Amino acid sequence: MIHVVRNFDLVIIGTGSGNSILDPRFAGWDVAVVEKGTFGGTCLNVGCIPTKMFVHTADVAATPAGSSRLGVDEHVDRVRWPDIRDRIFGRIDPIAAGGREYRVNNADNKNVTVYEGEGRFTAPKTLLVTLPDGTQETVTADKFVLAAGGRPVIPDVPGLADVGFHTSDTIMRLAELPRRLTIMGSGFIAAEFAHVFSSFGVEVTVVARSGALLRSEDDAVSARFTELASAKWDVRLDRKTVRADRDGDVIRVHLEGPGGAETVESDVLLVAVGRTPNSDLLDVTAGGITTAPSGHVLVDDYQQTVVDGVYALGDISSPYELKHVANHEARIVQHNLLNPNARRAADHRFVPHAVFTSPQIAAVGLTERELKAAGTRYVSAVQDYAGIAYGWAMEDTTGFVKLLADPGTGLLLGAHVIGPQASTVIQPLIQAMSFGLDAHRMAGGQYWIHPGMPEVVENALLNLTLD
Ligand SMILES: Cc1cc2nc3c(=O)[nH]c(=O)nc-3n(C[C@H](O)[C@H](O)[C@H](O)COP(=O)(O)OP(=O)(O)OC[C@H]3O[C@@H](n4cnc5c(N)ncnc54)[C@H](O)[C@@H]3O)c2cc1C
Ligand SMILES: NC(=O)c1ccc[n+]([C@@H]2O[C@H](COP(=O)([O-])OP(=O)(O)OC[C@H]3O[C@@H](n4cnc5c(N)ncnc54)[C@H](O)[C@@H]3O)[C@@H](O)[C@H]2O)c1
Repeated sequence: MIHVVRNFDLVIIGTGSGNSILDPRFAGWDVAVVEKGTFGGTCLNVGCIPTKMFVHTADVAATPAGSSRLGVDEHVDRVRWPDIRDRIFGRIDPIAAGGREYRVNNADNKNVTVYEGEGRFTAPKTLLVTLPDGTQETVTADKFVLAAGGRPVIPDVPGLADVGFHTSDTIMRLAELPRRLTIMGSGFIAAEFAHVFSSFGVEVTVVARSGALLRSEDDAVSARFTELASAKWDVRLDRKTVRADRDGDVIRVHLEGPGGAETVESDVLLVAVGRTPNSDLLDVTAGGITTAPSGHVLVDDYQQTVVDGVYALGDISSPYELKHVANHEARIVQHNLLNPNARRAADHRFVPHAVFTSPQIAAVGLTERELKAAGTRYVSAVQDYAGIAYGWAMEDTTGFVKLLADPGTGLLLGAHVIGPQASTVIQPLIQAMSFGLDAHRMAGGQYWIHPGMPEVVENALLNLTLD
């Protein structure tokens, strides 16, 4: 059989943020897009978007549990899991299918060839694509974009492979709601799915390797979240998972912890212990591309790898593993492909994140732990939601905003929020950091709507004692 080799101007691997690069300015380019999975990638199909649609639904389901302290007694009659699931994927799946249809068949994309298969480098700028029917073609190009993302890490626990566990890729499509769910892991995904499933009435056990949940947050936030989570879920800290097995419908996870050996039984097991970049499966080394020990493809300020003309973006190269970072990097790569003589650098100065659990968490900049380790001079201030009028309205007793600032300039070094709508409340602080607005000018130089939730930010800024 003849092995087809075809040369393009540009090859893009991955249709998450990579798919957003092509626009009418590339009409004169001969482009190949290679995608082995569902069009749209992680965020659309199995990440940000469906999880947040579940989280909002969970917030609604959890509301009655907190409303009686306001004098309103209400209860949840029923959680219709199939309807919840089908509403969400009934909306998402057609978007993914539409994205594919547009690239494959729309006249706008007559210069684009879509390879629905798995790519693997065999030499620099040479990609072998294996199609679902087993046939293989080689594509070459002067310019490549690696946007192949990452995948869940599966820890090496004896028996795990045989018990039938889920990852974030599969758990949202469960046929029915389990009675009991064990989550291995204590990061973003564990925190978000624990909230989703517990709000739907599932008994949730969280197994954490370390002594706190969301350990990479500022210590004050991680400690508060761990305390609140432990009151709602069965949280097992400092536990090593030594073995997993199945007894009929029951999955048993065997742990070792401070109290010795113990076993957790449940109907469904979710493994959420981090993600790893797909650089290995893409065999980027054969393409002459270098990686960090974490597996992330190494890029320069312009998102270019060590191979001239080969760019990378998003989870395959970014340790942030966040969609807004992947999108920013895609815009940078797009610009640099179109303007090779006036390239732009990516801006990773103030990358925020939010964890859509309950309560919500959001942060930007450095933690107090990082400032101490770096020996940076700083001041800090905390404002509880309980101390502002909207906090009284919500009867919130646990949320706060913590700010870290340079006492000399008043510039913010870090902002950490745990509480209602943290992902929204933090945005003016991200803006201040990005545009170099100091704390006192920010607090005093504008009106703050009274009695709005952002007053918690205004007061935190005013609480900072600057030189
Ligand atoms: C459960 C979950 C929730 C999340 N929630 C949020 C959130 O709320 N906010 C946020 O900012 N981020 C969130 N993220 C992270 C976010 O989804 C990612 O950072 C983002 O999707 C990365 O985009 P990407 O384009 O780099 O990769 P992806 O979107 O993963 O795209 C990579 C594509 O490449 C394809 N591919 C891989 N290897 C090959 C190959 N060899 N050949 C051909 N194709 C290949 C894959 O099939 C995939 O379609 C979440 C992630 C998860 C898992
Ligand atoms: N809201 C968001 O932006 C959002 C939501 C979900 C996921 N994400 C992205 O996806 C990435 C992956 O999420 P994640 O939650 O899988 O990873 P994570 O890196 O956030 O957390 C993984 C946690 O699992 C723990 N762990 C590792 N091995 C373990 C083991 N054997 N047993 C128990 N615990 C173990 C780690 O100590 C760590 O705390 C995140 O880092 C984030 O960038 C973002």
